[in-house]
Amino acid sequence: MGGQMQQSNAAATALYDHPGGGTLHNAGPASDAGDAVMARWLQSAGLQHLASPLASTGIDHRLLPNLLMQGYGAQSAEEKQRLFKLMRNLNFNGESGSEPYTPTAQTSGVVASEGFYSPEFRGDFGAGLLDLHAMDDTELLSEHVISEPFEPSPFMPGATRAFDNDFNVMTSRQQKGQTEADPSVGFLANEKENTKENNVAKIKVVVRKRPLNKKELSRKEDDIVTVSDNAYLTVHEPKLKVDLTAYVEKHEFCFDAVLDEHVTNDEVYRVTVEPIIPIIFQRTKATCFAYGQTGSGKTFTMQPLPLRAAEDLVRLLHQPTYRNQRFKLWLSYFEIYGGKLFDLLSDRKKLCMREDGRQQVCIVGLQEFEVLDVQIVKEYIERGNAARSTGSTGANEESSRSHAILQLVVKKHNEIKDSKRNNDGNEAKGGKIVGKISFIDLAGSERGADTTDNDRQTRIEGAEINKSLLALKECIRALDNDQIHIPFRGSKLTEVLRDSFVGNSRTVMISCISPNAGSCEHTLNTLRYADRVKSLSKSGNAKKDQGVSSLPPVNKESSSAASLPASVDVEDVYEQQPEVKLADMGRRTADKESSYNHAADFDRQPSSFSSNYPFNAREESAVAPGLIDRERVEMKNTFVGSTSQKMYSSSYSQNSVDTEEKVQKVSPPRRKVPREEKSEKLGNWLKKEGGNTDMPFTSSKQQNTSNSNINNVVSRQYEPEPPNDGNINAILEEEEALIAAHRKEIEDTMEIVREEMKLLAEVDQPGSLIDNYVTQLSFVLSRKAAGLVSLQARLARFQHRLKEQEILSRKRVPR
Ligand SMILES: Nc1ncnc2c1ncn2[C@@H]1O[C@H](COP(=O)(O)OP(=O)(O)OP(=O)(O)O)[C@@H](O)[C@H]1O
Repeated sequence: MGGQMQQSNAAATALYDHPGGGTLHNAGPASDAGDAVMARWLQSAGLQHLASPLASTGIDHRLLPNLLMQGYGAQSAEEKQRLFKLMRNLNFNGESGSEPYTPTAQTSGVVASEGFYSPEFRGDFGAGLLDLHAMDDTELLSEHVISEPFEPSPFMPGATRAFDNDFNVMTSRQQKGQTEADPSVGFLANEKENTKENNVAKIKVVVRKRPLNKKELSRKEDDIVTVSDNAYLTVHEPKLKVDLTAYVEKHEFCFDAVLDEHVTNDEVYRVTVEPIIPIIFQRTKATCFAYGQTGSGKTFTMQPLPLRAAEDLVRLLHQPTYRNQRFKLWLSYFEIYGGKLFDLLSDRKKLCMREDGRQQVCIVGLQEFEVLDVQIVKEYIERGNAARSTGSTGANEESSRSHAILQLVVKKHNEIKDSKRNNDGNEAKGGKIVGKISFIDLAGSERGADTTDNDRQTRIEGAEINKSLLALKECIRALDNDQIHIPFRGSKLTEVLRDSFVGNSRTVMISCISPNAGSCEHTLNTLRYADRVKSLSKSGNAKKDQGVSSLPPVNKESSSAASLPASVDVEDVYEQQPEVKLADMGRRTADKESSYNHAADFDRQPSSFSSNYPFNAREESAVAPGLIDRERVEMKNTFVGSTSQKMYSSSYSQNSVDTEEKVQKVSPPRRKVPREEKSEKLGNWLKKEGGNTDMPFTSSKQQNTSNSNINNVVSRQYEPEPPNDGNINAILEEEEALIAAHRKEIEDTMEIVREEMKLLAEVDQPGSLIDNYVTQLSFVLSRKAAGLVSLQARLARFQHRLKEQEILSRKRVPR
């Protein structure tokens, strides 16, 4: 400390000698008062040892930056951070009420015009320390920060701009490289970076329309979905009046982004996940999920996303700031099937979910793999996909029956604590979670209602899926309303995602829709669900109020995950899960799994897809002759940056005069539905088996959403709960209990058998007492019988419950 004081005095001396030759401030009452305030500020920042010399020289806070000069004042990294934090408060937040600071000749070497601090300082502290407002003093990372020669900082204006609008579409990934190399960094850019986090919408709802597939084309099905301005979507629902007159009902929707059939998976990534990647390093827990009916393209959409995300995360991890802080990326992949968790990367091992004392969800036994290179991620995703529960549906030969969750977690590892090697030579588990992103490929949304032709097992599956989708929506609702209580216990899915719903979270929902007329009802249900989720989003409302598409033109400065976020701080949470180094294991499986079915999806390019899904340019109409005199209209697709041909029937509005008048101008989700009508609809829905997985009611949201909160409240009254939710819950619980009881029974039986063997051994001994033997055997057998009877009773009860459930299901579904 003595040495430090000496240096502080040196700083004071330096500061005292103003370039102009005099002191900066006259000593006097005012300056005394200022000194006292200054001293208090420094004291509050734990820098009182810097205060005394300053006070004696009548220095004011404007010269604080000088203390950052090498050799003066604050010496340790921690001190510099504290000082910086203080200065930021004083100079940038206007708390001091002082005039803006004008660099003097003396300080000009230190204060960059934009950046404020020297490269040397930036090199020391890098990205991790910039958002000091967001950090407690206890989170300062001084000990771990290794001083390095100045590295070109990633906080260049270009990189910052990339996030001004998180829907920006990056046209060239090379741009990232260019921006990364740009050393013309401004420290103030970090201010933008800090606010950038808030620019990424908390909830984003994106719709993706897939092209017509071969089957639909061969059936000459119509494409009834048109997309415009990358944000608007119209479903042209073919309908028949009672007098069999055909007409088309138009349903219009507006979302944060609508991606048509020409949009590639790459572009999907840029619109949805890429903007979130940098803020993963800012304690963000992000969730990206796909929703939609079976065969609508959820898996196709979701599968490439983790790979791309891993690519960007790994690239960021290689930035010196994170490398120096021992940040690592971990991957896990599991599924929720029938309310149970299975590890997709560990032979479908059944997993348990527990909460630790800090209410952190911990999936016991889940294997995590360190991601050292991106190629291995692909292999693991393929391996996990192959292990997923799938089955065949009418719409999709390989339909997902489970929710698959792939998590990429950035952890900060402490060298001493976490680098112990375990027996396998793998790095031991541990590390503080910095942020994570979960990718969820949900089971087909219509499964809850898809019960007519299915057995009980499928119905239970469907109801479970139904329940989790509703629970998910509830959590998103609560999340967006900043509610303290998030109903994550509503389902296993939301329970697992619990930590994605608290704190700094981001949610992206990609609603996948099929364009064919036959899927119209499901498509509308999916869009209504998405509409409901969107209406929960404050940002969504704000966007809608502006009434313009949120998508910028394609050539706008692209969004880039290349820039590093401003702040890095870590949660004080340790996960204690087994982790295996990916490099050690991943390669071994690569060859074996190269033939997995989903592998092709990764590399499928839109061009190859187009050949599978030729453009539907048919002239005939399935609705009514002459009704759909389809014209292929050139529509400018600003999103993909080219003019793309789309199946859009201008004749819907122009050529079908006799039918047009019958078309509802306002789609159900957008009109105000009278209370009675809603009740009626709800009643009708409840009569159906399981309703529909999608929001089965007509949204009460109006075009003008300024009072959307009120609407939310109103519509919530009518929001149906899954009708057989309680039953399903109870059945799942009883099932668990039965299996547990059976296990216990086996253990007890084995114990009893051991006792019987002992009895036999004793009775065989010469001179043994037969009375003893008889009494004890009688006792043991009674226990054995009681155990069996109890298990049988439980089994009978469960069988009864299953029967009941089946009867109920049959009643609900008129066959
Ligand atoms: N946008 C798209 N471009 C090209 N092909 C697509 C697109 N969307 C879906 N497909 C193809 O459609 C088929 C069904 O897609 P996918 O398996 O992703 O549906 P899903 O919604 O995951 O279904 P399920 O819920 O039954 O699992 C796949 O063969 C897939 O390759």
